[in-house]
Amino acid sequence: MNTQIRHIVQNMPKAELHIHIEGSLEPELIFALAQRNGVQLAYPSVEALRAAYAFKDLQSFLDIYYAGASVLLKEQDFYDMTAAYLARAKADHVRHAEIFFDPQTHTSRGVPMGDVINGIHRACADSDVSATLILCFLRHLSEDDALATLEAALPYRDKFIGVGLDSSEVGHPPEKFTRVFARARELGLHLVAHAGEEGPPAYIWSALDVLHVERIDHGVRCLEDAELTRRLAAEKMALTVCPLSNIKLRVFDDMGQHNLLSLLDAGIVVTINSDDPAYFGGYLNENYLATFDSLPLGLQHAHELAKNSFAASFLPAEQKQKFLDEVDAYFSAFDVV
Ligand code: HPA
Ligand SMILES: [Zn+2]
Repeated sequence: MNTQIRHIVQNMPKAELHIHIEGSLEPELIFALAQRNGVQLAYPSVEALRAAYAFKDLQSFLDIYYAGASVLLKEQDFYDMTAAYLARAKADHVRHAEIFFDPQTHTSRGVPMGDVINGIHRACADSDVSATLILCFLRHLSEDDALATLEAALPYRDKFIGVGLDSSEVGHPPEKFTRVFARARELGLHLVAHAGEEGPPAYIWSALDVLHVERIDHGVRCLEDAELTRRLAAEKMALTVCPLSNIKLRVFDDMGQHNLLSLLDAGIVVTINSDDPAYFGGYLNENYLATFDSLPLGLQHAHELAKNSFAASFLPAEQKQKFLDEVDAYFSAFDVV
């Protein structure tokens, strides 16, 4: 990639739509919080913990990710984690972030729901990056657990804008969560779900037709199904693609094999995101740069990806348009339409 494109991609205004806040917990902060809270970790040092970040699939990552999250106990811990992410995102010219959080990971350890949501939300309110929250259900747990979690979060309904579905995908299809997504829909919440990361295209179909989601998280396996691919493009159903995550979790062998350009060529609204940046080797700009380094992407693609990131957001129309105009103004200096 030439240095001009590199500079343009780094500095362009962008949104991040797929970031698990617990996946932004850096080893240094994990150790600091462990010490502050008197939590014993299974690793003797930051280096030993980081050395364990060699994953063979989604589950091998999730095991370490949940262990890392065990140091989060107090409202201030959630604040500190979120503030650190937003400061890092700002450096990557992120203007807006829609942040996932996994309350069941914390409430199951006895952390009050209010401490989780208030801590994360207070950091968002204090940041000059626009940020909203999406509550994710852990799909390896039961639907009843998800329903109870949603009810427990209702006193804080004004502090999150949607619900999502994450954790171990294969064996836990979207339709397992039909009732809880119907309830969230009644409550006027936005709906998203991880589908087609490790799971088959059938999971993307059921996320659309049974859960009625408005975006698909990952979704990269859609290309195995031509009818599904055409549908996603026709409906402008955005995919929140996470390139470095896909390489670290071996969804693709290397970045040169990633299907992101094929997805764009198929007319799909693709966005680039970091997923779990502390675990996968890079925040948002590193995801863009790794992708642009390995695939034949140019300025037009950079412009399209920046626009997609805001277009696919759940921002109110006026705010969305303001950011889209900012993207166009930025690119107008480079002769790209
Ligand atoms: O990429 C992911 N997939 C599923 N669950 C997750 N939880 C954090 N990151 C992920
Ligand atoms: Zn994810």
